[in-house]
Amino acid sequence: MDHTTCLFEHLLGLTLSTAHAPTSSWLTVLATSAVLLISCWQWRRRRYLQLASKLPGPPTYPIIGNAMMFATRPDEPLQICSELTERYNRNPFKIWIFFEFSVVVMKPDDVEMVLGDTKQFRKSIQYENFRSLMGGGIFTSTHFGQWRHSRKLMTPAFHFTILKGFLGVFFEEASILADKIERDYNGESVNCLPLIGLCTLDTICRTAMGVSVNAQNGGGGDFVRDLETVLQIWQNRMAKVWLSIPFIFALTSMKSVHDVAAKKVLGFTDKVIQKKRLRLKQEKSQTFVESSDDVSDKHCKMAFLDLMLESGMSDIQLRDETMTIIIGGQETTSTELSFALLMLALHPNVQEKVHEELDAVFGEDCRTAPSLFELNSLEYLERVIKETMRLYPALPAIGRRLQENIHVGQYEIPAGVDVGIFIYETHRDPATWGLQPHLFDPDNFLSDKCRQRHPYSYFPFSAGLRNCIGQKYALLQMKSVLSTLLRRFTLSPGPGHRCIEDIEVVMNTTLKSKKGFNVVFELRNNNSVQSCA
Ligand code: HEM
Repeated sequence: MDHTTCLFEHLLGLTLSTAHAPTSSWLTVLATSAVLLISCWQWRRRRYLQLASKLPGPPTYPIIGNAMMFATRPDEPLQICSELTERYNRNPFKIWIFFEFSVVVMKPDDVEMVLGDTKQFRKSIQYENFRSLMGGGIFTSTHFGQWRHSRKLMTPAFHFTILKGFLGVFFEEASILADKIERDYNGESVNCLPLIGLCTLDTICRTAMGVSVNAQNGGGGDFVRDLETVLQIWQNRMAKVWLSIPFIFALTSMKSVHDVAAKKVLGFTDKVIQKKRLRLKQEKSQTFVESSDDVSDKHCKMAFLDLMLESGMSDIQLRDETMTIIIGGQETTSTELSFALLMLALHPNVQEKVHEELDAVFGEDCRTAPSLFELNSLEYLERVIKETMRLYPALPAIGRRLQENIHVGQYEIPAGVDVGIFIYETHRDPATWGLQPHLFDPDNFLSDKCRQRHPYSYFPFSAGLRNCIGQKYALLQMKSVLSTLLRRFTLSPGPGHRCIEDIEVVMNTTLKSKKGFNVVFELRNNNSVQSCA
């Protein structure tokens, strides 16, 4: 008997037994009505249930489906899905949460059926959490026309000519990070994620809003703290599936903490937008006088917000898109940078090649900002970054709510179902990446090898219509930060990891290493900042 039928009969059984209770007749009426209602509902969903019954999936409990599996291991949704991937031999499988099922796919052909289909534009229910800060911005948007309009307005802001103007900011912030490591941690082990997180936060605030929150030097105050609070609560809601139900979340104390923090973060962004609008107006009427209250970053005159300000977007749209860029561009890059440093620390032969490449491009100079040409010439470093994103994609899974039925392999999945695209496992498929797909090998990204692969076998920035708008930005920033650090330091692994097999991953807003990112930084050839000035 399939699990759907089990669920159905359990529901009926439960209600019927109540109906048999020797109580007054209104109870019988109530029970009979409930049976009828459930029967009608199940009858109307019969096609949905029939298609579900054909898909493999773990055994379910009545009513709650597979929710217990996630509730008992709240820190391990990724591990659970990886175990199921292996159990079902990389074929699509279903997961029941209460009365709805989702399907997880990871084979390149199956991924293509979803991401390659422009009709499957809508994101899955989990993205609703993000609306408290991103509103209807392009990451969360569910309305095709609105999304296309905003994406069209925003795309020119991510052109290379604009990104080139950010190189100075990328380098300045990376240098602050390198100075701090040299001053406070030279020769010591440090968990580099928090340090890098502040660096990417400063960078994204400067390039998105043109405002320096100065988090690396202890600035940013409420904005940084409140943003952190909201992200932490989002993470909690994602890990504990029941908290993603608004009614249940509203019963917890987390809801009010979340709402207060989110309101303050949005208030900060609103203020920046108002000041920028005023400044623009004054500049146009030539009445602008610089004041101490001026929010603009002197070194980043053309932030994304400045570019979007004249696009005709309303203040709410501007706020949604600015927050979308900040959230989309901060955690993701800090996660990938931290994994890249850990990979380099664990693979001295790879690190040596990176050093050779940097020395060939920059010589002994470690104080000058790299040009776009120099960053583009760092081909080996780029392969290191790509390989890091293969093994540790910052967003290990993404989701779509199907707008039309699709076929994946021998299965039909009905419209309305959420499909999880399990990037993490696509990137570790032995059919694509060989018998030891968990090993770190930047040569996986030699151009000959890339050409031979399925186009949907590697997509850390997603693929298709709703791919990452910030991917060029991210690659440039990551190259800038890694080259700045590696021009100055040699890395070795800190406590917790002696080899790649020691790394255990966990979902915490983005993918993270369970034991942290402990790395020992040592100045190269005993160079001090003074000697390489
Ligand atoms: C290594 C860093 C990054 C990774 C791994 C990454 C990954 C992704 C992925 C997988 C998606 C698709 C999400 C989905 O389909 O649900 C996405 C979308 C997006 N990303 Fe990134 N991202 C990175 C950096 C950035 C940066 C730096 C920015 C902005 C400056 C950014 C802005 C966005 C936006 C706005 C979207 C939504 C696009 C749309 O739906 O039209 N990302 N990113």
